[in-house]
Amino acid sequence: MTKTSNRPASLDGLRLRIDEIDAQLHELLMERAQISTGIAAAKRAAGMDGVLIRPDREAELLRQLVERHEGVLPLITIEHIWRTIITASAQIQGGFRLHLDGSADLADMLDLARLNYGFEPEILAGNDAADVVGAVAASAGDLGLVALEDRSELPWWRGLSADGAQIIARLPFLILDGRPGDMPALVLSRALSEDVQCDTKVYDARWSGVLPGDLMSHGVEVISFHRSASGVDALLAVTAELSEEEILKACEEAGAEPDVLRNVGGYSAPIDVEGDADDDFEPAAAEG
Ligand SMILES: O=C(O)C(=O)C[C@]1(C(=O)O)C=C[C@@H](O)C=C1
Repeated sequence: MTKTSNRPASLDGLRLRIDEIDAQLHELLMERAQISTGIAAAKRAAGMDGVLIRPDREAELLRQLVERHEGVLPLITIEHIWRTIITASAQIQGGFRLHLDGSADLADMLDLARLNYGFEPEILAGNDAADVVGAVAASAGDLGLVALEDRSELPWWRGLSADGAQIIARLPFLILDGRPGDMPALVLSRALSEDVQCDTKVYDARWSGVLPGDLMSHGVEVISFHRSASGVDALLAVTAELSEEEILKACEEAGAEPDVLRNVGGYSAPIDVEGDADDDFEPAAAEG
């Protein structure tokens, strides 16, 4: 080792290197945006219209980033930068507006919206989740953000349908301790223009009686539920590999017998980056 090699790099030298890197990043971002116009043209040539986003592709891009990531830059920064880049690409392809669930905490909702979709999309506030479902269903290609509460005051998901609004993503996508923008939420849109490969399907399920405590151990996650005099409305998340028949069987084994089981969308399962997420949902405790 020479004497000079221990000296810290000069400030001027480091700033020159940052200038070079910024120029490369800028060039590449402009090139990426240009490619988005080609993607839009290819989609239109293939007859695709309406909702042009591909949540499964977005999930795959983020998964690759998580796998490659190392060093001092916080992963949340990478997630935010790429979500903003992807949204910019979607805006170039035709764009969308964001309808927010006004019944949720506004600051949390805005954090989630801006972290995942940047500042480009126009934001519109609905009164509640049902309003968001209606606004998305009536739009050409807008997205809706609905807060996901264990116990919901309204079974808003009854309004989801194959020809209206459906669930296309679950947020936050990266599960990280102490992350900002961590309010659990679902993303809604009209039917996507391409078949997406989601690993998790979501169902509107209804039955009379109570909510059994151990659906999770039968492979059925209750992501939200509503109790009424006539029984339980539940929003269930299940691996896409299970058929409806198998889901009904799993529910039955846990002590629930749905008389309604309707697919209302799906999503790519969030990535538990630190691998210690507590996903043991305990509805019995939540029933109070
Ligand atoms: O791959 C696509 O279909 C794109 O539109 C590109 C892109 C991206 O910027 O990477 C943008 C929006 C989609 O939701 C997914 C990915």
